[in-house]
Amino acid sequence: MLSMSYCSLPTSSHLNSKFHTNSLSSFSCFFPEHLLLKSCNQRRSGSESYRPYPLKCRLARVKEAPLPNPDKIISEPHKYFDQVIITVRSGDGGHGAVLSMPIQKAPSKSRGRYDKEKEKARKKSSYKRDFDGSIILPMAGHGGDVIIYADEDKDSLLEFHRKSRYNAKRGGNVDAMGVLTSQLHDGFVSQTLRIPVPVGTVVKHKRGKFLADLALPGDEILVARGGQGGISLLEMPEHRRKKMMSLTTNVMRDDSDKVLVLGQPGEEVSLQLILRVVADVGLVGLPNAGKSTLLAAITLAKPDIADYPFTTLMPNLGRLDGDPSLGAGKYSSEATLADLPGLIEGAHLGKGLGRNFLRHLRRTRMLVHVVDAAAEDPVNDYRTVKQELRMYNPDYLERPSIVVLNKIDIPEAIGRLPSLTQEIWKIGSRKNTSSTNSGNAVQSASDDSDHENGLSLGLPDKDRKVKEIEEYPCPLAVVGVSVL
Ligand SMILES: Nc1nc2c(ncn2[C@@H]2O[C@H](COP(=O)(O)OP(=O)(O)OP(=O)(O)O)[C@@H](O)[C@H]2O)c(=O)[nH]1
Repeated sequence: MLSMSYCSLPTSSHLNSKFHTNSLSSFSCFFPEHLLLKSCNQRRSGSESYRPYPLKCRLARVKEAPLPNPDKIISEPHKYFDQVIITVRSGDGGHGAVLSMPIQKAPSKSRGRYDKEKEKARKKSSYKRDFDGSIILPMAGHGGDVIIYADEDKDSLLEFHRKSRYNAKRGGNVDAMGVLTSQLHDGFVSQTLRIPVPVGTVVKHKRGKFLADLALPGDEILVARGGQGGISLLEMPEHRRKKMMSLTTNVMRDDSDKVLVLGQPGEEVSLQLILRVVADVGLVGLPNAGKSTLLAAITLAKPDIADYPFTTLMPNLGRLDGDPSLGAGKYSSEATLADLPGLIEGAHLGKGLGRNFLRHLRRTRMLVHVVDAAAEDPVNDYRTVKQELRMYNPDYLERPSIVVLNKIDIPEAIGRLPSLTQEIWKIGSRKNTSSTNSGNAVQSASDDSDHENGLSLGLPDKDRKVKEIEEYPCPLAVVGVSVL
């Protein structure tokens, strides 16, 4: 590609710095004279005439962007909706107050003794008192705690990418003008900040310490405790202090006691939220295989469906209510299905959208492989997905599975359905097919990181790959369907 620059009469050094390679040519251009004068900063009077001006420009080869290497594993530039770091801060405690006793007015001479004593008794009793008669001084409010809880209405962590900082409010101060009155109230206790997250969210400290797995609706964890509010103290002249201390313990002895009046600061923590969907069944397959369409057809879920790969960027969940007419034991009446974003070869290494979503299979008890029966090589597609699962976590292949050969309404697919079924049926061992690991599904899947490195080292050749996959249980069923 060739490019030329001539707008601001740059010097040759400027041009050299702008372009990447050696010069090829120079040009003569025509400019109105006043433009030349301006550009050369020479002011001359005279009529506006045109004359040729030799303008040295360089044509240069602009560096072209390197061609993408299809074999290179691309790092994941996405902001995943299922993993996020947030910072939360609980509220500081409010401040108490240093109070002094009200100045006693001199008794008016006109009042009788009875009135004075009555007034004194009223004042004395109007302060809040403890059971032992000591005066209770107002407390400042506690700062707001921060709690993270699992909410069924939430289905992604997307909003935390938009807002990643959450602060609870500070506790209220004791609202006082410095004098003890009967009207004083405690500072308000700040409300707990409750942050809803999808069911299935794992909460960890940013540095890695596991805090909670919010696997059930309503599960919650206190992640930051609000600061304690300060207390109030009575300030007394030294000669009256002793007498007053018999009435209340909250008498300020010296200046260092003022620290007690100040509220405690709240805590600030950085947390990692990781969403692992809670689903009984995971729909897996290559992009565009029809997973979302299948989910939409059998449940009330409304996933995005489009004729291009990676329409699904976030696992979609659907609830299968079952068919009670089939009788107990034949068909579980309740199951949650998760449609995972399409896997591609290299997904376990981070290619496509893969690895981050593979973790969503951790909690599933069964896998449904959705295979596009009209694709060029559906059997190979099925193997590719199995291989990716094996590389990420071989336990996934131990789980019971069903293969759905989709799109059999397409003529090429319906013709080869019997042979495809046979071929897929052959992949996998018949031993222990029914002895499902479903109960171990959650426990057996060790930490994601266990499978990110070691297992993927030294990619096996194709033969070995096939052999290894065949050692795992074969599918419980292979069915041909047309979701449309
Ligand atoms: N002819 C036919 N087309 C289908 C069938 N099922 C799905 N499709 C089409 O296949 C395309 C891809 O379907 P999706 O459900 O988005 O595929 P997906 O596997 O969820 O794709 P990703 O989101 O990339 O993982 C859509 O255009 C669907 O209309 C089917 O049974 N027959």
